[in-house]
This record gives sequence, structure tokens and C-alpha cells, in this order.
Amino acid sequence: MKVAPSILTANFIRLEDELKSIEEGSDYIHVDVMDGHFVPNISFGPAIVSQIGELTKLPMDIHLMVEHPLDWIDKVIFPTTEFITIHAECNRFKESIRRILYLGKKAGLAIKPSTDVDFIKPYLSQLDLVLVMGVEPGYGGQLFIQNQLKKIEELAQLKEENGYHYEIQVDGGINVSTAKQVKDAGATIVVAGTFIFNYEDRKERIESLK
Ligand SMILES: O=C(CO)[C@@H](O)[C@H](O)COP(=O)(O)O
Repeated sequence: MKVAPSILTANFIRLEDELKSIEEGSDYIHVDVMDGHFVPNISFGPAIVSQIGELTKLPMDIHLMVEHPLDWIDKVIFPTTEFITIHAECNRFKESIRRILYLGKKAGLAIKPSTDVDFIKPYLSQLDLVLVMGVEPGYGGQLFIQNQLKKIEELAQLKEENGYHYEIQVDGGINVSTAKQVKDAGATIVVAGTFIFNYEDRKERIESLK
């Protein structure tokens, strides 16, 4: 299981130390950009994403929770940007996937808890990552919605049957118990915020998820 700590829950006053504290054992840093429209919350914009990229050697896994991703994608292309994930529920998501791939980055597509896998089936062959939200996007610290496990199983089956290459990422409500459940269902990357950043021993927390 790959682990991507979500920087949303970190203490931004001590950003550099927070980033250093999760480097060992992590595979990516998950960076949530929120515009206050697609989700009710506002996080930070491209200037902070750029600084995060400079402060850690971890590749950035950028999750755009924004209504108009085409206005944002070009602004979050940095040397360490690995994935850019946009939502299937946002505006012009098909063009957005094309734009991410055109710019040479890996493309992810996220689905909210109420969106079915059927809706994104036609695009799966192009994707490097599918993100199944375990909670309603917008805030850390929520409980994992159990019926999302079926979607992970469905995505794992479609991947196997068709030889697709996407990672199956799960974000929201991840702890040791839900990480085991999503792994058994077929997830390959977990994103965790409060489970890692609300505790002193981050290395131990990351290892427990792996
Ligand atoms: O995208 C989001 C929330 O919308 C997440 O990345 C959260 O930051 C995860 O937080 P926890 O549920 O792990 O506390």
C-alpha cells in the first residue's frame, strides 16, 4: 500500500518541519486545492503548492477540488508535480484530463461518494489514477462512508479485466482499520490527514498504514 499524507491537516505555521516529519515512509504528498465553490472550504492556491514542492522531495499528488479545473491546471505544473486529479463532477472534466496529459503529467479523476463508477467508465483507459472519495470532499476528520468499498472493488475488477494501469486511491476517513478494508477491496494508495498529522510519531503512523 502506498501512502500519501494529506497536507491539509498540517500546521502551516511550521510547514517545513511538518513536511520533513512525514517524508520517511511516504510515497507522495497529497495537496488539496479548494476553491470555495466546488467545495465550501478554501485551502490554498498555486503559490503555496509551489512552496510545498520546494520544501519536500516527495512527489506531489495534487487534488483539485475546484469548479473550473482548466483555470488551475497550468498553474500547478511544477517539477515535482506527479499526479493532477480533477473531479468527474466539475466543469469540462474531459478537456481537463486531456490538458493534464498534454502537459506531461499523470491524470487522475476523482468521484464524490454519490457518483457511480459507471459515470467514469468511458475514460478509465486514459487515467493514471482514480480517486474514490471516502467522505464528502471539503474537510478532514470525517468518518469513512462504508458503501464506497463496492466502488473500489468495481474499479479493481475493471482494471484487471481490461488491463488498465490506473492507481486506485482512497481519500477521507483513512485509519488502520479502513486502510485494511480499502486494501482488501483493491486500493493501491491511501490518503490520510488527521490519522497522521494529529499524532507525534508520524513515521509509526505511516508504517501502520503500509
Ligand atoms: O480531500 C480531503 C478532504 O476533502 C482529504 O484529503 C482530507 O484532508 C483527508 O483528511 P482525513 O479524512 O484523513 O482526516
